[in-house]
Amino acid sequence: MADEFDVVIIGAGPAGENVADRAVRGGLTAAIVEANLAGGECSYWACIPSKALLRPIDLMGEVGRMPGLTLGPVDVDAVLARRDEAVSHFDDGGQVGWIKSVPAEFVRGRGRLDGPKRVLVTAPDGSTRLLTARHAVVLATGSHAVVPPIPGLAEAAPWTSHEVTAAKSVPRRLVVLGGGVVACEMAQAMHGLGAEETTVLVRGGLLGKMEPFAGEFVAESFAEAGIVVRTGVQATKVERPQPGGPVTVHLSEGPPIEADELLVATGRRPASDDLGLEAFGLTGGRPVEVDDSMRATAITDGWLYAVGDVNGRNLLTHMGKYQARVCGDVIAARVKGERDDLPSMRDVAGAHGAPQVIFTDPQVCAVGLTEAEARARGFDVRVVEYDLGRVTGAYLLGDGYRGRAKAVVDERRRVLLGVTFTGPGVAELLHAATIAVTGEVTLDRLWHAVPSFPTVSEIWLRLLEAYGL
Ligand SMILES: Cc1cc2nc3c(=O)[nH]c(=O)nc-3n(C[C@H](O)[C@H](O)[C@H](O)COP(=O)(O)OP(=O)(O)OC[C@H]3O[C@@H](n4cnc5c(N)ncnc54)[C@H](O)[C@@H]3O)c2cc1C
Ligand SMILES: NC(=O)c1ccc[n+]([C@@H]2O[C@H](COP(=O)([O-])OP(=O)(O)OC[C@H]3O[C@@H](n4cnc5c(N)ncnc54)[C@H](O)[C@@H]3O)[C@@H](O)[C@H]2O)c1
Repeated sequence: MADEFDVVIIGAGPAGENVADRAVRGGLTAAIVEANLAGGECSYWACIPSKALLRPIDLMGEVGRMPGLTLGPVDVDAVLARRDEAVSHFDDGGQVGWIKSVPAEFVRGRGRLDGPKRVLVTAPDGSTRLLTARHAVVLATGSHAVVPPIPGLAEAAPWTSHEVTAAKSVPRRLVVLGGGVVACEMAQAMHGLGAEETTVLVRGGLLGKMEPFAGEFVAESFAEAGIVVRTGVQATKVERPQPGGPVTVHLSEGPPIEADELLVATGRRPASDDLGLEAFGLTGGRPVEVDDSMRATAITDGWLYAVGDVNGRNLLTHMGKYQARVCGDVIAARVKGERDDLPSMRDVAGAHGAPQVIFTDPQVCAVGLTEAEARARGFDVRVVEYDLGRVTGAYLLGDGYRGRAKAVVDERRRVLLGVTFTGPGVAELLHAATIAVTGEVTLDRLWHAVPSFPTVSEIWLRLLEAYGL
Protein backbone atom coordinates (compact mmCIF):
# COMPACT_ATOMS: atom_id res chain seq x y z
CA MET A 1 0.00 0.00 0.00
CA ALA A 2 1.49 3.34 -1.08
CA ASP A 3 1.99 5.65 1.87
CA GLU A 4 2.82 8.77 -0.08
CA PHE A 5 0.06 11.08 -1.29
CA ASP A 6 -0.08 14.59 -2.68
CA VAL A 7 -2.27 15.66 0.23
CA VAL A 8 -2.83 14.11 3.65
CA ILE A 9 -5.89 15.33 5.54
CA ILE A 10 -6.39 14.76 9.27
CA GLY A 11 -10.08 14.58 10.14
CA ALA A 12 -12.93 13.28 7.99
CA GLY A 13 -15.66 15.68 9.07
CA PRO A 14 -17.47 17.75 6.47
CA ALA A 15 -14.46 20.03 6.03
CA GLY A 16 -11.86 17.28 5.61
CA GLU A 17 -14.05 15.27 3.24
CA ASN A 18 -14.51 18.27 0.99
CA VAL A 19 -10.79 19.03 0.84
CA ALA A 20 -10.20 15.48 -0.37
CA ASP A 21 -12.92 15.80 -2.97
CA ARG A 22 -11.63 19.08 -4.41
CA ALA A 23 -7.97 18.05 -4.33
CA VAL A 24 -8.74 14.82 -6.21
CA ARG A 25 -10.93 16.70 -8.70
CA GLY A 26 -7.88 18.89 -9.24
CA GLY A 27 -5.87 15.84 -10.24
CA LEU A 28 -4.10 15.08 -6.93
CA THR A 29 -3.98 11.99 -4.75
CA ALA A 30 -5.29 12.28 -1.20
CA ALA A 31 -5.43 10.28 2.01
CA ILE A 32 -7.83 11.16 4.79
CA VAL A 33 -7.29 10.05 8.39
CA GLU A 34 -10.17 9.65 10.83
CA ALA A 35 -9.93 8.69 14.49
CA ASN A 36 -13.64 8.19 15.06
CA LEU A 37 -16.44 8.17 12.44
CA ALA A 38 -16.12 9.47 8.89
CA GLY A 39 -18.63 12.30 8.62
CA GLY A 40 -17.42 14.01 11.80
CA GLU A 41 -19.34 15.71 14.57
CA CYS A 42 -21.83 17.21 12.18
CA SER A 43 -23.18 13.88 10.96
CA TYR A 44 -23.52 12.07 14.30
CA TRP A 45 -23.45 14.48 17.27
CA ALA A 46 -24.24 17.96 15.99
CA CYS A 47 -26.15 19.35 12.98
CA ILE A 48 -27.94 16.22 11.80
CA PRO A 49 -29.24 14.74 15.07
CA SER A 50 -30.04 18.14 16.57
CA LYS A 51 -32.13 19.11 13.57
CA ALA A 52 -33.82 15.69 13.56
CA LEU A 53 -34.84 16.34 17.19
CA LEU A 54 -35.98 19.90 16.47
CA ARG A 55 -38.09 19.29 13.38
CA PRO A 56 -41.06 17.87 15.33
CA ILE A 57 -40.96 20.92 17.62
CA ASP A 58 -41.15 23.13 14.56
CA LEU A 59 -44.15 21.21 13.25
CA MET A 60 -45.85 21.32 16.66
CA GLY A 61 -45.55 25.10 16.54
CA GLU A 62 -47.03 25.20 13.04
CA VAL A 63 -49.96 22.98 13.99
CA GLY A 64 -50.55 25.02 17.14
CA ARG A 65 -50.91 28.19 15.08
CA MET A 66 -53.41 26.72 12.62
CA PRO A 67 -57.06 26.71 13.70
CA GLY A 68 -58.78 23.45 12.80
CA LEU A 69 -55.72 21.27 13.32
CA THR A 70 -55.27 19.33 16.54
CA LEU A 71 -51.94 18.20 17.85
CA GLY A 72 -51.93 14.60 19.02
CA PRO A 73 -49.54 13.23 21.64
CA VAL A 74 -45.91 13.11 20.51
CA ASP A 75 -44.46 9.63 20.11
CA VAL A 76 -41.00 10.38 21.53
CA ASP A 77 -39.66 6.92 20.72
CA ALA A 78 -40.55 7.45 17.07
CA VAL A 79 -38.78 10.82 17.06
CA LEU A 80 -35.66 9.27 18.63
CA ALA A 81 -35.82 6.38 16.16
CA ARG A 82 -35.91 8.81 13.24
CA ARG A 83 -32.95 10.65 14.77
CA ASP A 84 -31.12 7.30 14.92
CA GLU A 85 -31.85 6.75 11.23
CA ALA A 86 -30.58 10.25 10.46
CA VAL A 87 -27.23 9.42 12.11
CA SER A 88 -27.08 6.06 10.29
CA HIS A 89 -27.08 4.30 13.68
CA PHE A 90 -23.48 5.55 14.12
CA ASP A 91 -22.32 3.45 11.19
CA ASP A 92 -20.03 5.39 8.86
CA GLY A 93 -20.02 2.77 6.09
CA GLY A 94 -21.82 5.14 3.74
CA GLN A 95 -19.37 7.98 4.32
CA VAL A 96 -16.34 5.71 4.01
CA GLY A 97 -17.78 4.39 0.76
CA TRP A 98 -18.17 7.95 -0.49
CA ILE A 99 -14.56 8.81 0.41
CA LYS A 100 -13.34 5.74 -1.44
CA SER A 101 -15.45 6.70 -4.46
CA VAL A 102 -13.77 10.14 -4.65
CA PRO A 103 -11.33 8.27 -4.85
CA ALA A 104 -9.28 9.00 -1.74
CA GLU A 105 -7.49 6.66 0.65
CA PHE A 106 -9.40 6.29 3.93
CA VAL A 107 -7.14 5.58 6.92
CA ARG A 108 -8.79 4.78 10.26
CA GLY A 109 -6.75 6.03 13.20
CA ARG A 110 -5.52 9.08 15.08
CA GLY A 111 -3.20 11.31 13.08
CA ARG A 112 -0.34 13.37 14.50
CA LEU A 113 2.33 15.45 12.78
CA ASP A 114 5.63 13.60 12.84
CA GLY A 115 7.72 16.16 10.98
CA PRO A 116 7.06 18.45 8.02
CA LYS A 117 4.58 16.78 5.64
CA ARG A 118 4.59 13.59 7.74
CA VAL A 119 1.56 12.21 9.57
CA LEU A 120 1.86 9.27 11.91
CA VAL A 121 -1.41 7.39 12.23
CA THR A 122 -2.13 5.19 15.24
CA ALA A 123 -4.85 2.71 14.35
CA PRO A 124 -7.47 1.55 16.89
CA ASP A 125 -5.46 -1.68 17.36
CA GLY A 126 -2.35 0.35 18.27
CA SER A 127 -0.48 -0.29 15.04
CA THR A 128 1.05 2.72 13.31
CA ARG A 129 1.38 3.86 9.73
CA LEU A 130 3.38 6.80 8.46
CA LEU A 131 1.79 8.84 5.70
CA THR A 132 3.90 11.27 3.74
CA ALA A 133 2.45 14.23 1.89
CA ARG A 134 4.29 15.29 -1.25
CA HIS A 135 2.75 18.75 -1.05
CA ALA A 136 0.40 19.52 1.83
CA VAL A 137 -1.06 18.39 5.13
CA VAL A 138 -4.52 19.72 5.96
CA LEU A 139 -5.82 19.85 9.53
CA ALA A 140 -9.60 19.35 9.63
CA THR A 141 -9.92 18.07 13.17
CA GLY A 142 -12.91 20.14 14.28
CA SER A 143 -13.58 21.22 17.85
CA HIS A 144 -14.51 19.92 21.31
CA ALA A 145 -17.15 21.12 23.75
CA VAL A 146 -15.68 23.27 26.53
CA VAL A 147 -16.45 22.21 30.10
CA PRO A 148 -15.70 25.25 32.27
CA PRO A 149 -13.65 24.81 35.46
CA ILE A 150 -16.59 25.00 37.86
CA PRO A 151 -15.96 22.97 41.04
CA GLY A 152 -17.54 19.52 40.72
CA LEU A 153 -18.70 20.01 37.13
CA ALA A 154 -16.36 17.63 35.32
CA GLU A 155 -16.76 15.04 38.11
CA ALA A 156 -20.54 15.19 37.67
CA ALA A 157 -20.08 13.85 34.11
CA PRO A 158 -22.51 16.34 32.57
CA TRP A 159 -23.98 16.00 29.13
CA THR A 160 -22.35 17.95 26.32
CA SER A 161 -23.63 18.21 22.77
CA HIS A 162 -22.52 14.59 22.26
CA GLU A 163 -24.82 13.12 24.87
CA VAL A 164 -27.83 15.38 24.33
CA THR A 165 -27.96 14.83 20.58
CA ALA A 166 -27.60 11.05 21.11
CA ALA A 167 -30.07 10.92 24.05
CA LYS A 168 -31.89 7.61 24.44
CA SER A 169 -34.56 9.22 26.62
CA VAL A 170 -35.59 12.68 27.74
CA PRO A 171 -34.70 13.71 31.32
CA ARG A 172 -37.64 14.89 33.40
CA ARG A 173 -35.63 17.78 34.86
CA LEU A 174 -32.89 19.38 32.79
CA VAL A 175 -30.54 22.23 33.59
CA VAL A 176 -28.71 23.83 30.67
CA LEU A 177 -25.56 25.84 31.25
CA GLY A 178 -24.98 28.51 28.57
CA GLY A 179 -27.23 30.65 26.41
CA GLY A 180 -25.76 30.20 22.94
CA VAL A 181 -26.91 28.18 19.98
CA VAL A 182 -26.48 24.70 21.41
CA ALA A 183 -28.15 25.70 24.67
CA CYS A 184 -31.19 27.24 22.97
CA GLU A 185 -31.68 24.51 20.37
CA MET A 186 -31.26 21.64 22.79
CA ALA A 187 -33.27 23.18 25.65
CA GLN A 188 -36.13 23.56 23.23
CA ALA A 189 -35.76 20.06 21.79
CA MET A 190 -35.67 18.36 25.18
CA HIS A 191 -38.52 20.44 26.56
CA GLY A 192 -40.65 19.91 23.46
CA LEU A 193 -40.01 16.17 23.68
CA GLY A 194 -41.16 15.93 27.27
CA ALA A 195 -38.76 17.44 29.81
CA GLU A 196 -41.07 18.86 32.47
CA GLU A 197 -38.65 21.22 34.20
CA THR A 198 -36.09 22.83 31.91
CA THR A 199 -33.93 25.64 33.26
CA VAL A 200 -31.42 27.57 31.18
CA LEU A 201 -28.67 29.37 33.11
CA VAL A 202 -27.25 32.32 31.18
CA ARG A 203 -24.61 34.83 32.18
CA GLY A 204 -25.87 37.52 29.76
CA GLY A 205 -28.90 37.15 27.48
CA LEU A 206 -29.84 34.35 25.09
CA LEU A 207 -28.04 34.24 21.73
CA GLY A 208 -25.76 37.09 22.74
CA LYS A 209 -23.87 37.15 19.43
CA MET A 210 -27.00 37.99 17.41
CA GLU A 211 -29.09 41.18 17.21
CA PRO A 212 -30.61 41.63 20.69
CA PHE A 213 -34.21 41.11 19.50
CA ALA A 214 -33.38 37.55 18.39
CA GLY A 215 -32.69 36.37 21.92
CA GLU A 216 -35.71 38.28 23.20
CA PHE A 217 -38.05 36.47 20.77
CA VAL A 218 -36.59 33.11 21.76
CA ALA A 219 -36.85 33.98 25.46
CA GLU A 220 -40.51 34.90 25.00
CA SER A 221 -41.19 31.60 23.25
CA PHE A 222 -39.34 29.70 26.00
CA ALA A 223 -41.41 31.47 28.66
CA GLU A 224 -44.63 30.48 26.90
CA ALA A 225 -43.45 26.88 26.65
CA GLY A 226 -42.52 26.83 30.35
CA ILE A 227 -38.75 26.80 29.88
CA VAL A 228 -37.22 28.84 32.69
CA VAL A 229 -34.40 31.19 31.67
CA ARG A 230 -32.27 32.52 34.53
CA THR A 231 -30.15 35.41 33.27
CA GLY A 232 -27.21 36.99 35.04
CA VAL A 233 -26.46 33.90 37.10
CA GLN A 234 -23.36 31.73 37.27
CA ALA A 235 -23.07 28.13 38.34
CA THR A 236 -20.62 28.12 41.25
CA LYS A 237 -20.53 24.43 42.21
CA VAL A 238 -22.00 21.16 40.98
CA GLU A 239 -22.68 18.03 43.01
CA ARG A 240 -23.67 14.57 41.84
CA PRO A 241 -23.09 12.09 44.65
CA GLN A 242 -24.27 9.05 42.62
CA PRO A 243 -23.11 8.61 39.01
CA GLY A 244 -26.21 8.98 36.84
CA GLY A 245 -28.23 10.20 39.84
CA PRO A 246 -29.68 13.65 40.46
CA VAL A 247 -27.36 16.61 40.04
CA THR A 248 -27.40 19.79 42.12
CA VAL A 249 -26.23 23.07 40.62
CA HIS A 250 -25.32 25.84 43.07
CA LEU A 251 -25.74 29.37 41.76
CA SER A 252 -24.15 32.77 42.31
CA GLU A 253 -27.53 33.88 43.66
CA GLY A 254 -30.67 32.10 44.78
CA PRO A 255 -31.24 28.52 45.91
CA PRO A 256 -29.53 25.58 44.16
CA ILE A 257 -31.35 23.69 41.41
CA GLU A 258 -31.72 19.93 41.38
CA ALA A 259 -32.13 18.13 38.07
CA ASP A 260 -31.88 14.70 36.50
CA GLU A 261 -29.41 15.89 33.89
CA LEU A 262 -27.11 18.83 33.30
CA LEU A 263 -26.19 19.94 29.78
CA VAL A 264 -23.04 22.03 29.37
CA ALA A 265 -23.29 24.22 26.26
CA THR A 266 -20.66 26.87 26.93
CA GLY A 267 -18.83 26.98 23.62
CA ARG A 268 -16.16 24.97 21.84
CA ARG A 269 -12.39 24.90 21.53
CA PRO A 270 -10.38 23.78 18.51
CA ALA A 271 -9.29 20.13 18.41
CA SER A 272 -5.65 21.08 17.93
CA ASP A 273 -4.22 19.90 21.25
CA ASP A 274 -2.79 16.52 20.30
CA LEU A 275 -1.52 17.08 16.80
CA GLY A 276 2.16 17.71 17.48
CA LEU A 277 1.80 21.37 16.52
CA GLU A 278 4.24 22.61 19.14
CA ALA A 279 7.15 21.30 17.06
CA PHE A 280 6.20 23.88 14.44
CA GLY A 281 5.82 26.85 16.77
CA LEU A 282 2.05 26.54 17.09
CA THR A 283 0.13 26.19 20.34
CA GLY A 284 -2.07 23.14 20.81
CA GLY A 285 -5.63 23.85 21.87
CA ARG A 286 -5.65 27.19 20.05
CA PRO A 287 -7.16 27.90 16.62
CA VAL A 288 -4.69 27.28 13.80
CA GLU A 289 -4.50 30.70 12.20
CA VAL A 290 -4.75 30.65 8.42
CA ASP A 291 -4.70 33.15 5.56
CA ASP A 292 -7.64 33.43 3.15
CA SER A 293 -6.32 30.47 1.13
CA MET A 294 -6.48 28.36 4.34
CA ARG A 295 -2.69 28.09 4.62
CA ALA A 296 -1.34 28.18 8.18
CA THR A 297 0.34 31.54 8.58
CA ALA A 298 2.95 30.28 11.07
CA ILE A 299 4.55 27.70 8.75
CA THR A 300 7.19 29.33 6.61
CA ASP A 301 7.36 26.95 3.68
CA GLY A 302 3.60 26.70 3.47
CA TRP A 303 2.85 22.96 3.57
CA LEU A 304 0.27 23.14 6.37
CA TYR A 305 -3.37 24.15 5.92
CA ALA A 306 -6.36 24.16 8.30
CA VAL A 307 -10.08 24.16 7.50
CA GLY A 308 -13.31 24.04 9.48
CA ASP A 309 -13.73 24.50 13.22
CA VAL A 310 -10.03 23.97 13.95
CA ASN A 311 -9.06 27.30 12.38
CA GLY A 312 -11.63 29.12 14.53
CA ARG A 313 -12.94 31.29 11.66
CA ASN A 314 -16.61 30.24 11.60
CA LEU A 315 -17.80 27.20 13.53
CA LEU A 316 -20.41 26.14 10.99
CA THR A 317 -20.55 23.17 8.67
CA HIS A 318 -21.34 25.13 5.52
CA MET A 319 -18.45 27.52 6.23
CA GLY A 320 -16.05 24.62 6.85
CA LYS A 321 -17.10 23.04 3.56
CA TYR A 322 -16.67 26.37 1.76
CA GLN A 323 -13.18 26.77 3.22
CA ALA A 324 -12.47 23.19 2.16
CA ARG A 325 -13.38 23.93 -1.46
CA VAL A 326 -11.05 26.93 -1.37
CA CYS A 327 -8.30 24.85 0.22
CA GLY A 328 -8.52 21.82 -2.10
CA ASP A 329 -8.56 24.03 -5.21
CA VAL A 330 -5.68 26.20 -4.01
CA ILE A 331 -3.49 23.21 -3.18
CA ALA A 332 -4.19 21.62 -6.58
CA ALA A 333 -3.37 24.89 -8.35
CA ARG A 334 -0.15 25.35 -6.39
CA VAL A 335 0.96 21.77 -7.06
CA LYS A 336 0.35 22.21 -10.79
CA GLY A 337 2.00 25.63 -10.89
CA GLU A 338 -1.27 27.22 -12.00
CA ARG A 339 -2.80 30.49 -10.84
CA ASP A 340 -3.81 30.11 -7.22
CA ASP A 341 -5.60 33.43 -6.87
CA LEU A 342 -8.75 32.96 -8.93
CA PRO A 343 -11.83 34.62 -7.36
CA SER A 344 -13.09 31.25 -6.07
CA MET A 345 -9.80 30.52 -4.31
CA ARG A 346 -10.09 32.79 -1.29
CA ASP A 347 -12.36 32.88 1.76
CA VAL A 348 -14.39 35.97 0.96
CA ALA A 349 -17.64 34.99 2.67
CA GLY A 350 -16.16 34.82 6.16
CA ALA A 351 -15.24 38.50 6.17
CA HIS A 352 -18.78 39.50 5.21
CA GLY A 353 -20.20 37.59 8.18
CA ALA A 354 -21.24 33.95 7.81
CA PRO A 355 -24.87 33.02 7.30
CA GLN A 356 -26.35 31.02 10.16
CA VAL A 357 -29.72 29.53 11.00
CA ILE A 358 -30.70 28.70 14.57
CA PHE A 359 -33.46 26.12 14.47
CA THR A 360 -35.44 27.21 17.50
CA ASP A 361 -39.14 28.13 17.35
CA PRO A 362 -39.07 30.95 16.34
CA GLN A 363 -36.13 30.36 14.05
CA VAL A 364 -33.37 32.94 14.06
CA CYS A 365 -31.20 33.51 11.04
CA ALA A 366 -28.67 36.12 10.12
CA VAL A 367 -25.93 36.97 7.69
CA GLY A 368 -23.33 39.70 7.72
CA LEU A 369 -22.84 42.22 10.49
CA THR A 370 -25.10 43.11 13.35
CA GLU A 371 -25.76 46.80 13.89
CA ALA A 372 -23.28 46.86 16.78
CA GLU A 373 -20.57 45.17 14.68
CA ALA A 374 -21.15 47.52 11.76
CA ARG A 375 -20.93 50.59 14.00
CA ALA A 376 -17.81 49.23 15.69
CA ARG A 377 -16.19 48.88 12.26
CA GLY A 378 -16.92 52.52 11.49
CA PHE A 379 -19.53 52.13 8.74
CA ASP A 380 -22.02 54.91 8.09
CA VAL A 381 -24.91 52.79 9.39
CA ARG A 382 -28.63 53.10 8.95
CA VAL A 383 -30.98 50.45 10.29
CA VAL A 384 -34.46 49.46 9.17
CA GLU A 385 -36.72 47.03 11.02
CA TYR A 386 -40.11 45.54 10.21
CA ASP A 387 -42.63 43.39 12.02
CA LEU A 388 -42.83 40.13 10.06
CA GLY A 389 -46.32 39.41 11.42
CA ARG A 390 -47.59 42.30 9.26
CA VAL A 391 -46.54 40.58 6.03
CA THR A 392 -49.53 38.90 4.38
CA GLY A 393 -47.58 35.74 3.56
CA ALA A 394 -46.64 35.34 7.23
CA TYR A 395 -50.19 35.98 8.44
CA LEU A 396 -51.39 33.17 6.18
CA LEU A 397 -48.95 30.72 7.78
CA GLY A 398 -50.95 30.71 11.01
CA ASP A 399 -52.61 32.74 13.72
CA GLY A 400 -50.40 34.78 15.98
CA TYR A 401 -47.35 34.61 13.70
CA ARG A 402 -44.67 36.73 15.33
CA GLY A 403 -41.39 37.74 13.84
CA ARG A 404 -39.06 40.60 13.05
CA ALA A 405 -36.59 41.56 10.36
CA LYS A 406 -33.72 43.98 10.61
CA ALA A 407 -31.46 45.25 7.86
CA VAL A 408 -28.20 47.07 8.50
CA VAL A 409 -27.38 49.40 5.61
CA ASP A 410 -24.09 50.98 4.64
CA GLU A 411 -25.41 54.44 3.76
CA ARG A 412 -22.36 55.41 1.77
CA ARG A 413 -22.68 52.58 -0.76
CA ARG A 414 -26.42 51.90 -0.22
CA VAL A 415 -25.74 48.17 0.25
CA LEU A 416 -26.71 45.75 3.00
CA LEU A 417 -24.09 44.95 5.63
CA GLY A 418 -26.27 42.50 7.52
CA VAL A 419 -29.76 41.09 7.80
CA THR A 420 -31.42 39.25 10.70
CA PHE A 421 -34.77 37.51 10.65
CA THR A 422 -36.62 35.83 13.45
CA GLY A 423 -39.94 34.03 13.13
CA PRO A 424 -41.33 30.62 12.26
CA GLY A 425 -39.92 29.28 9.00
CA VAL A 426 -37.58 32.21 8.29
CA ALA A 427 -34.62 29.90 7.56
CA GLU A 428 -35.54 29.81 3.89
CA LEU A 429 -35.42 33.62 3.71
CA LEU A 430 -31.76 33.63 4.56
CA HIS A 431 -30.17 32.75 1.27
CA ALA A 432 -31.69 35.77 -0.46
CA ALA A 433 -30.13 37.90 2.26
CA THR A 434 -26.81 36.09 1.84
CA ILE A 435 -26.82 36.84 -1.88
CA ALA A 436 -27.65 40.49 -1.25
CA VAL A 437 -24.98 40.94 1.44
CA THR A 438 -22.20 38.91 -0.18
CA GLY A 439 -23.03 40.22 -3.65
CA GLU A 440 -23.15 43.80 -2.29
CA VAL A 441 -26.32 44.38 -4.28
CA THR A 442 -27.40 48.02 -4.04
CA LEU A 443 -30.78 48.78 -2.51
CA ASP A 444 -31.77 50.49 -5.74
CA ARG A 445 -31.13 47.23 -7.61
CA LEU A 446 -32.80 45.11 -4.91
CA TRP A 447 -35.94 47.16 -5.45
CA HIS A 448 -36.31 45.38 -8.80
CA ALA A 449 -36.12 41.91 -7.23
CA VAL A 450 -39.89 41.62 -6.84
CA PRO A 451 -41.00 39.13 -4.15
CA SER A 452 -43.98 36.92 -4.98
CA PHE A 453 -47.34 37.52 -3.33
CA PRO A 454 -48.33 36.17 -0.82
CA THR A 455 -44.97 34.85 0.42
CA VAL A 456 -43.05 35.82 3.52
CA SER A 457 -40.39 37.13 1.12
CA GLU A 458 -42.49 40.27 0.78
CA ILE A 459 -40.56 41.30 3.88
CA TRP A 460 -37.92 42.49 1.40
CA LEU A 461 -40.38 44.95 -0.12
CA ARG A 462 -41.44 46.15 3.32
CA LEU A 463 -37.84 46.67 4.44
CA LEU A 464 -37.04 48.67 1.31
CA GLU A 465 -40.19 50.75 1.76
CA ALA A 466 -39.26 51.34 5.38
CA TYR A 467 -35.89 52.53 4.12
CA GLY A 468 -37.64 55.05 1.89
CA LEU A 469 -37.69 53.50 -1.56
C1 LIG B 1 -25.07 20.42 18.76
C2 LIG B 1 -24.48 21.09 17.56
C3 LIG B 1 -25.29 21.42 16.50
C4 LIG B 1 -24.77 22.04 15.39
N1 LIG B 1 -25.62 22.39 14.37
C5 LIG B 1 -25.13 23.00 13.28
C6 LIG B 1 -26.00 23.36 12.21
O1 LIG B 1 -27.21 23.16 12.27
N2 LIG B 1 -25.45 23.95 11.13
C7 LIG B 1 -24.12 24.19 11.04
O2 LIG B 1 -23.68 24.73 10.03
N3 LIG B 1 -23.27 23.87 12.05
C8 LIG B 1 -23.75 23.29 13.15
N4 LIG B 1 -22.89 22.93 14.16
C9 LIG B 1 -21.45 23.16 13.99
C10 LIG B 1 -20.85 22.01 13.14
O3 LIG B 1 -21.12 20.78 13.75
C11 LIG B 1 -19.35 22.19 12.98
O4 LIG B 1 -19.07 23.49 12.53
C12 LIG B 1 -18.80 21.18 11.99
O5 LIG B 1 -19.02 19.86 12.42
C13 LIG B 1 -17.31 21.41 11.77
O6 LIG B 1 -16.85 20.52 10.80
P1 LIG B 1 -15.32 20.05 10.80
O7 LIG B 1 -15.16 19.15 9.60
O8 LIG B 1 -14.45 21.23 10.92
O9 LIG B 1 -15.14 19.25 12.14
P2 LIG B 1 -15.87 17.95 12.73
O10 LIG B 1 -17.23 17.76 12.18
O11 LIG B 1 -15.72 18.09 14.20
O12 LIG B 1 -14.98 16.75 12.22
C14 LIG B 1 -13.65 16.63 12.63
C15 LIG B 1 -13.25 15.17 12.53
O13 LIG B 1 -11.86 15.07 12.78
C16 LIG B 1 -11.63 13.90 13.55
N5 LIG B 1 -10.34 14.06 14.23
C17 LIG B 1 -10.02 14.97 15.19
N6 LIG B 1 -8.73 14.82 15.55
C18 LIG B 1 -8.23 13.80 14.80
C19 LIG B 1 -6.96 13.19 14.71
N7 LIG B 1 -5.92 13.62 15.43
N8 LIG B 1 -6.80 12.18 13.82
C20 LIG B 1 -7.84 11.75 13.07
N9 LIG B 1 -9.06 12.30 13.12
C21 LIG B 1 -9.26 13.32 13.96
C22 LIG B 1 -12.81 13.82 14.48
O14 LIG B 1 -13.00 12.50 14.96
C23 LIG B 1 -13.94 14.28 13.56
O15 LIG B 1 -14.55 13.19 12.91
C24 LIG B 1 -23.39 22.32 15.31
C25 LIG B 1 -22.55 21.99 16.38
C26 LIG B 1 -23.08 21.39 17.49
C27 LIG B 1 -22.17 21.03 18.63
N1 LIG C 1 -27.75 25.95 14.07
C1 LIG C 1 -26.44 26.18 14.06
O1 LIG C 1 -25.90 26.81 13.17
C2 LIG C 1 -25.60 25.70 15.20
C3 LIG C 1 -26.14 24.91 16.19
C4 LIG C 1 -25.34 24.53 17.25
C5 LIG C 1 -24.02 24.93 17.30
N2 LIG C 1 -23.52 25.69 16.30
C6 LIG C 1 -22.14 26.18 16.37
O2 LIG C 1 -21.44 25.54 17.39
C7 LIG C 1 -20.68 26.48 18.11
C8 LIG C 1 -20.76 26.19 19.57
O3 LIG C 1 -22.07 26.48 20.10
P1 LIG C 1 -22.26 26.80 21.62
O4 LIG C 1 -23.69 27.09 21.85
O5 LIG C 1 -21.60 25.75 22.43
O6 LIG C 1 -21.37 28.09 21.81
P2 LIG C 1 -21.75 29.64 21.78
O7 LIG C 1 -20.46 30.34 21.72
O8 LIG C 1 -22.80 29.93 20.77
O9 LIG C 1 -22.44 29.90 23.19
C9 LIG C 1 -21.76 29.69 24.39
C10 LIG C 1 -22.62 30.20 25.54
O10 LIG C 1 -22.06 29.78 26.75
C11 LIG C 1 -21.92 30.88 27.63
N3 LIG C 1 -20.79 30.58 28.51
C12 LIG C 1 -19.48 30.48 28.18
N4 LIG C 1 -18.76 30.15 29.25
C13 LIG C 1 -19.63 30.02 30.30
C14 LIG C 1 -19.49 29.69 31.67
N5 LIG C 1 -18.31 29.44 32.22
N6 LIG C 1 -20.63 29.66 32.40
C15 LIG C 1 -21.82 29.93 31.87
N7 LIG C 1 -22.01 30.24 30.59
C16 LIG C 1 -20.93 30.30 29.81
C17 LIG C 1 -21.74 32.06 26.71
O11 LIG C 1 -22.07 33.25 27.37
C18 LIG C 1 -22.73 31.71 25.61
O12 LIG C 1 -24.04 32.04 25.98
C19 LIG C 1 -21.21 27.86 17.79
O13 LIG C 1 -20.16 28.66 17.31
C20 LIG C 1 -22.24 27.64 16.75
O14 LIG C 1 -22.02 28.43 15.61
C21 LIG C 1 -24.27 26.08 15.26
